[in-house]
Amino acid sequence: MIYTVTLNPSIDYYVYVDTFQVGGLNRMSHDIKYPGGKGINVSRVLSRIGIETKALGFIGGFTGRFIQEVLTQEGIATDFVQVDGDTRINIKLKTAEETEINGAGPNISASQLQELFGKIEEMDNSDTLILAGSIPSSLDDSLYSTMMKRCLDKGIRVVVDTSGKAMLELLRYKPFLVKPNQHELGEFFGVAVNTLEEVIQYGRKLVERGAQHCIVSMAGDGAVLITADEAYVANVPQGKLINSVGAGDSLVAGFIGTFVRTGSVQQAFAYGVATGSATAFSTDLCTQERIEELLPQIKLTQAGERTS
Ligand SMILES: Nc1ncnc2c1ncn2[C@@H]1O[C@H](COP(=O)(O)OP(=O)(O)OP(=O)(O)O)[C@@H](O)[C@H]1O
Ligand SMILES: O=P(O)(O)OC[C@@]1(O)O[C@H](CO)[C@@H](O)[C@@H]1O
Repeated sequence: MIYTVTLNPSIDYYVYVDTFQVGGLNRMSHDIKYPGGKGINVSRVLSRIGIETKALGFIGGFTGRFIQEVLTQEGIATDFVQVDGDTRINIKLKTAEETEINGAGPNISASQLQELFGKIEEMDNSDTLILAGSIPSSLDDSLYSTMMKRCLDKGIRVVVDTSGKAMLELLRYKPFLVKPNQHELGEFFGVAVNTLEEVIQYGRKLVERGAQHCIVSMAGDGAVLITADEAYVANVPQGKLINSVGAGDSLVAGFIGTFVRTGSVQQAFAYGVATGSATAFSTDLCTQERIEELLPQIKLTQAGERTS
């Protein structure tokens, strides 16, 4: 089973305003609400490509009920821990540019956290656990480390997608996959990563520190896969960018879902990139049909041999 953990889910509230004026009264042309949070997005895409998944994490209040309701309608298994406050609402403001305002999220108590740990205790080495998204401020920054240590001991395959310097600390627990975008990769090391050579150079550092696979996503410029022995660069297909929110999560879902199905890292990478782009070219997350339409356009190129 592929489990996702979303510590701080959200309703993603898409607000479309034709001409946005700061300080003025703006009227929406239309609005849409989707269940959000990185792990939940991964589960929604896994389910769309026919891979069994269960979404874990914390939800609460009327917003939490909305998320539960949509996931149930979509046939996605869930086992959320209920919290007292309302799950956050993240605003995705669509004007000429895309602006995001993410909420802080409700408090999580020690006993609610223990309840989540109890669910991880029931997993075994046939399972994959995807830890994706920010850690809410009421929880310790080292929470993913604690979870990953337990997973390493139990032989659970872990994928981790989070930002911030704490990420480097997680690598010692040998995650199966890490997926920073180009900007986040630079942030880990306090540098700007601009060129493909720099992406490969810094991506390799994540692998040297313990990641088994590292995918660096570069939005419309494609993605790079780095393993201990190889590096591959993928292009992106032709299409019109509609919504980049969740594109990275879709890449993760496409990669891990295909790896579990085929055992091929290269096939998984190509499918992952097609999945990310299929979401970037859609209003909501992608469909399997759209992914498979785009897949033939993805070409992998092996990057140069290691020089050091
Ligand atoms: N403009 C685009 N055109 C084509 N494909 C895109 C575009 N933007 C994103 N993608 C696809 O989605 C993948 C992930 O995108 P990106 O690098 O923006 O991830 P991210 O920053 O983690 O996204 P998010 O946090 O919004 O989910 C890319 O590797 C690519 O396959
Ligand atoms: O605040 P976090 O946890 O870093 O990110 C949350 C979020 O922006 O990420 C997803 C897209 O990747 C959205 O569904 C959601 O609103």
